[in-house]
Amino acid sequence: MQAETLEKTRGESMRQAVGLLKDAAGPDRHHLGWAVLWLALAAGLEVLGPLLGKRLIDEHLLPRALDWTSMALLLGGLVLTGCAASWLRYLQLLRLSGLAMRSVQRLRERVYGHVLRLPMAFFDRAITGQLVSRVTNDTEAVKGLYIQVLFVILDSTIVLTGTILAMAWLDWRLMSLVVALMPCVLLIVWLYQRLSAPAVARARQLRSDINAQVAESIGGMSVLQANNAQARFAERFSRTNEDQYTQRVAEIRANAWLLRPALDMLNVVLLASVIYLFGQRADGTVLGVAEVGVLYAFISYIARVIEPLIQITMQFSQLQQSVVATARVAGLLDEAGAPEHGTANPGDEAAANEAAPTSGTPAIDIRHLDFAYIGDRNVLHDLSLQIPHGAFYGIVGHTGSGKSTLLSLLLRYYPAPRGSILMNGVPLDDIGHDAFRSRVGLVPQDPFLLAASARENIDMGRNLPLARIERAARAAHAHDFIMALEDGYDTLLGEGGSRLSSGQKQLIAIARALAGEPRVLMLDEATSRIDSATEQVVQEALNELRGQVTIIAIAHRLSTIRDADRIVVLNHGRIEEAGAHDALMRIEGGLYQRLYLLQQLAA
Ligand SMILES: Nc1ncnc2c1ncn2[C@@H]1O[C@H](COP(=O)(O)OP(=O)(O)OP(=O)(O)O)[C@@H](O)[C@H]1O
Repeated sequence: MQAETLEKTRGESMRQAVGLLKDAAGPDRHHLGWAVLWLALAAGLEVLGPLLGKRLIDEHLLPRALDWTSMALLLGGLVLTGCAASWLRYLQLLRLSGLAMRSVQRLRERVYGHVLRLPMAFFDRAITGQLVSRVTNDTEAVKGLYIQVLFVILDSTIVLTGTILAMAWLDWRLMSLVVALMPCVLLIVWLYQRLSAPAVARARQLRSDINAQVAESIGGMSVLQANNAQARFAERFSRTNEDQYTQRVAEIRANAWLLRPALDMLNVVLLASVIYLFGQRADGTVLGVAEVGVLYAFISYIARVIEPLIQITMQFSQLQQSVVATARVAGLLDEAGAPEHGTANPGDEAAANEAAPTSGTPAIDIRHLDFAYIGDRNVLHDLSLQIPHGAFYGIVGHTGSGKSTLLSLLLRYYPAPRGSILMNGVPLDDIGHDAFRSRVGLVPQDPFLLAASARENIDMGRNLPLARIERAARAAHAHDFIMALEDGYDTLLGEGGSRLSSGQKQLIAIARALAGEPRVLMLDEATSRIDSATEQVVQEALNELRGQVTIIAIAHRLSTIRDADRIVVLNHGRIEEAGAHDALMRIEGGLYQRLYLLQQLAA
């Protein structure tokens, strides 16, 4: 039963891989036909060569029938078939490589594009290293499927069949001897794979461990150095590295001790057997009159039998690995993308203006919102809240009270129950993607800066005019420090904005959000990493936006939202208190009062 399931999975993977290959080949598919044709012709010519040699020896050299014209023709034919076969192989490789590379390029773009559209819930369980590997290494496996696997198998099969047919035509008894010894080649290669497979698999695993360790230590370098953990990390790395070396050596040993010597030995046995039988035949005792040309042709053919057999057998394990990698890519492509929004009536006039402010309706209307990440374990319970246009709302609460979850739902990172959140009276689900993203801006806790210029970091690929970028930077109080940089807006900020202070990074992130001219601005603990002076700058920036932009700010530092029109206090996913700072401070023993006093004490 289990084996049956396994077979089904393998069959399924194979179907997925072939489907993906066909899609990836796309408009270049006709090159595949040409490549197969060149390949078949080249293999045919390679089989023809020894036959011409045989005629030259048997009909001219041995009987000393020196007919120079036909000898020159045969010799020329021999050289020409060799050259033509090489030329055709070159053409075939060129077409095939081009096709394979373009397929990888197309597939990689498709996979990356798909990853960009996946819902945030997917990234909760995704492992970054694995995802990177899907987009880079696994897509590369498609190339392997074309070049290393499918064509090597096809090539070897054509050469092998042609060679056996030619041998049968020349002398079926000698051919039978060669064919009888062929299973030995399969046995040797099979044994080699059995012996080397564990080492190959382990070496692969260790290589990805090495990648993961390097990525982890570079990502956490500051923590690593602060804890003086360099020696421990170096030691762990060298252990993994040493293990990988040992496994690679085991694999090479299996090749050097078993595969090559055994195959060479078999080659010698085959040659000796053919020569022995041939010798008998030369005596006239077994096979009658000898033809030295047949011996020449057979010796040429023996190499052409063994090599394709090795290739075919070896490629099968490669095929399996490539199919598995391709199936992993297909699996990723099967992940459902983020839900389409607002596509019900694409031509609808209202859809174009969806979420545009209308007097009377709140900017954000949350109605009896319940939400659970997993099953029925709600993290938000019956939350109702109306936020008017242009208001500044603060959201506070203990760790784990549900602040970020609420923000994620408002940002549509996770789907809220239909109708539980409305923006300007329109359910969130009905607002088209572009309209929604252009109306909502986010300043995250981690500003996430690109290794690019200040301008590019604010623009974020939207091709905004410089005037708008500058306006946003001024509104975010970032303009002055940007201008003080050596190249102003064109100054490169370094990886992750390493040239800027935490506060400056945060101001760039605010400028980025404002450059989109949002109607709703959400801040997710945007002041948690900055000093009080920068916090004041942020506060000033927010105050200047009041009335024009609806602001929803999550803040652990209560001073950031002290001046908010209304502060919503969450407790275990419920609204515990709501009101302006002064009103909340008047609630004796209230949650906000306690939080605020605690922070005052700590300051
Ligand atoms: N992606 C997720 N998958 C499952 N559970 C989650 C996920 N994110 C948050 N939770 C759970 O939801 C609850 C609310 O978490 P949330 O991050 O919204 O709290 P928070 O108030 O923003 O906390 P903090 O102030 O520490 O950021 C927590 O119990 C948390 O464990």
